[in-house]
Amino acid sequence: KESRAKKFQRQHMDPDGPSNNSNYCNQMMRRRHMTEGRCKPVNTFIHEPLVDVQAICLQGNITCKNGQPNCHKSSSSMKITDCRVSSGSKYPNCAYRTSQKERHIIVACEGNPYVPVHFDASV
Ligand SMILES: Nc1ncnc2c1ncn2[C@@H]1O[C@H](C(=O)NS(=O)(=O)C[C@H]2[C@@H](O)[C@H](n3ccc(=O)[nH]c3=O)O[C@@H]2CO)[C@@H](O)[C@H]1O
Repeated sequence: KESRAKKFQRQHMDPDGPSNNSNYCNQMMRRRHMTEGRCKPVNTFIHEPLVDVQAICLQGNITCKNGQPNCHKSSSSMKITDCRVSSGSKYPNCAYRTSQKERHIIVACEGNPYVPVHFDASV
């Protein structure tokens, strides 16, 4: 069974990216298994070293979208790519818009070791 930490990495980590091509999301959403059963509507990939993303959990606590107090915001902005289903997208041919950004990111952390398990938002 995939751990929540591993699931976060599968869904959100891509240190070697971003490739600035408009097909990045179409490829990566399939490759990371987020187009099975349905097209995941929104997904962000983070183009920073895993250790830097794990270090976000050491930042002060902030409230997550779901009201839990275990979210943390990155102290610096990070290179990310937002993938959002495009209007013409029809399962199983999931089609995405690829947007490269630099944003502070907010993740939820859990467990021992206390590591990212959920992507909450970018600001
Ligand atoms: N505080 C917590 N502490 C611990 N766990 C917590 C906590 N909160 C939720 N989980 C858990 O996480 C799991 C999960 O998949 N949550 S999810 O909201 O659907 C993820 C969103 C995100 O993947 C994506 N998104 C969204 C915006 C964006 O900019 N970029 C972007 O990628 O869209 C998804 C839907 O919004 C679920 O098991 C839930 O129980």
